[in-house]
Amino acid sequence: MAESVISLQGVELAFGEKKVLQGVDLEVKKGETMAVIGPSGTGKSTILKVLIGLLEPTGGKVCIEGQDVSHLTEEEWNEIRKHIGMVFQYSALFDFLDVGENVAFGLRQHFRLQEEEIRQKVDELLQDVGMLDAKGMYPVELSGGMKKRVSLARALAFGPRIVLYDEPTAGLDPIRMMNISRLIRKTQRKHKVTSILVTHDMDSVYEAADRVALINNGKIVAVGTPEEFKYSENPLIRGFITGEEIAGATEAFR
Ligand SMILES: Nc1ncnc2c1ncn2[C@@H]1O[C@H](COP(=O)(O)OP(=O)(O)OP(=O)(O)O)[C@@H](O)[C@H]1O
Repeated sequence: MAESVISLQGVELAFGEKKVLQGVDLEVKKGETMAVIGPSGTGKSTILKVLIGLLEPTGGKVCIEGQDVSHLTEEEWNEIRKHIGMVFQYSALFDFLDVGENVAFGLRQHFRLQEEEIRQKVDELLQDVGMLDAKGMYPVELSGGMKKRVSLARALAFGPRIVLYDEPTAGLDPIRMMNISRLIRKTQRKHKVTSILVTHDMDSVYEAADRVALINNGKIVAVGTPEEFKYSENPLIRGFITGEEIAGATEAFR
């Protein structure tokens, strides 16, 4: 079996009295895209924050590429983060930089490259996400889908081995949603990255994910392939993906 690149074992996280993660177990294999779905407020984004060292677990163990990262210093995290690209829900581009400079930013931070090398690399990344024509535009001039494409190019600029997506299709129309989902799949194949895709969008799960985990009340309650989820009779899974009132599920999701 392929090795786990991301491993969470019994991970707990509390904000004061509020226990958000209550023993999360999740293994993501090398080169795999794992979708994490579940009702709002159940801890999906919190898992991503733990995986980039923005939040420290209050219990359990988190490993990235075999290294225990549960309690690292900021300096140690800075090393780990060099291998992790993050695509945020709200794209988080710098408004004062044009598209090309937004993508170049990460390159300038991580590598000592000649300007010509930066230009070539930026062009290649923008070409990959279909945004080369928009290189000189500013974020304010871009649609939501375009911003997410640029955000992905920027996340890939320093050659991450892991990419974390936090609701990358939120707020887009169905066509743009599908385009971003395809781009996530293309990124996985071309760059051989291991990914976690936090989403509410089942079409994106079917298009881009190899496996999917359902979180509820701070715990992973089911893991399977998108196909298995699609045809599952598990009331928790069906209740979530169809939105139907299914006995046992509605109560559980309350
Ligand atoms: N810094 C914080 N301080 C206190 N509570 C927090 C903090 N960050 C998140 N929470 C709480 O933790 C819970 C989980 O939040 P999280 O953002 O992980 O949920 P989510 O599953 O990603 O939700 P959504 O699907 O709506 O984005 C929520 O109830 C939220 O209010």
